[in-house]
Amino acid sequence: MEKLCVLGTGSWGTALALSLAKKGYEVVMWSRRSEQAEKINRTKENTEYLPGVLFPSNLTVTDDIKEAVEECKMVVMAVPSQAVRSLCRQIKGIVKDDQILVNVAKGLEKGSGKRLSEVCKEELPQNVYVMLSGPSHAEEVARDLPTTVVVASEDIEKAEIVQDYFMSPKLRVYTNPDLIGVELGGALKNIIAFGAGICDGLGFGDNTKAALMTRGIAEISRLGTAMGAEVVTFTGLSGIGDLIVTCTSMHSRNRRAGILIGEGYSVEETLEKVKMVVEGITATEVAHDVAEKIGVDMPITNAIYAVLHENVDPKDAIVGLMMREKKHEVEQVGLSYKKSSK
Ligand SMILES: NC(=O)C1=CN([C@@H]2O[C@H](COP(=O)(O)OP(=O)(O)OC[C@H]3O[C@@H](n4cnc5c(N)ncnc54)[C@H](OP(=O)(O)O)[C@@H]3O)[C@@H](O)[C@H]2O)C=CC1
Ligand SMILES: O=C(CO)COP(=O)(O)O
Repeated sequence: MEKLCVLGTGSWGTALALSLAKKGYEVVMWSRRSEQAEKINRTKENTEYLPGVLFPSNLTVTDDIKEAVEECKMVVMAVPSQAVRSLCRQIKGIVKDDQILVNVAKGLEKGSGKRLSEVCKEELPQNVYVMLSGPSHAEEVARDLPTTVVVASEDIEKAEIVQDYFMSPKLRVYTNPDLIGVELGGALKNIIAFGAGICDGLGFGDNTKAALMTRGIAEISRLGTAMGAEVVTFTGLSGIGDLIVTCTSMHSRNRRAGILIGEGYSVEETLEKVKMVVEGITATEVAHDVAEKIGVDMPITNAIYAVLHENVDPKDAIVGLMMREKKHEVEQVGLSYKKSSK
């Protein structure tokens, strides 16, 4: 039985490890907490992050990262974005050059604004990097509800190897060579989902959410293409697909966090209640700074930034968005229409 490993025992790492184990691989997960590793092995369940799903015998947890990583062709990294660099440093000297790194975290590095592929390349330059993304809540994948994801890499042959590992009748996996687009779609949709939650918490309706999602993908595409992504990627699973699932599902931690903010809870109270990682909060900060630096207009991101960091009331932020200077819906169409009507 071929061995694979998943580093991180949160909800997504657990769901992916379960998927791989159901295909018959020997899967070893790594937990940074020995008491958690012991508890999961004993109870055969991750009660903390994904209760109600029992582990098969070929899925085990260790607190020894070397034991997890050695002899695996594919190393899946399933920790929050801000922990990816430290995890790479932890496996430096353990991971071999021919092991494929698969990152599933959706975010950008705080401070540097770097994509996680850039972070991994800096820390582990010899290893091929693959990003797995798309509309996929752990709670549904763990219960075998039909799901589609996308794996992206500059090395498409390695992406195809990862596709084969994960592909199953319940998890359909596509490949995409546009690594930048797939990474940015996943990181930036969390901001919009957080905003969608705020609108729900304020009691706004479906019209508001549809507006936020549509104008959200417009600004994701604007920043994404300025950062080197292909625009078509944002129409795919890792773009609009993930935006839809995150903005509309109660499984989404970003949306749930936004709802609490809209209801008047502070950021600290919100994080305390949600318990798991809320990537959209950090992503707002990073995207706001990157967009400002490269001169891209991100009105929704800036409005959420103002709520989080400038003490702006969410209701006032919405008024601010609605009352912006009038404009054409599609920038390029607007320009050609103006030219031809002169
Ligand atoms: N949940 C989902 O449905 C999906 C999540 N993702 C993405 O996957 C990433 C991980 O999310 P998810 O599993 O849900 O997060 P969770 O909050 O459920 O779990 C995070 C896991 O990472 C561990 N961890 C946190 N910090 C560190 C660190 N510094 N070093 C080592 N391990 C650490 C945690 O350990 P401990 O318990 O000890 O804190 C925990 O095992 C996120 O970027 C998320 O956006 C992507 C698609 C779906
Ligand atoms: O990325 C996800 C689903 O595709 C998970 O979103 P949340 O982090 O908001 O739960």
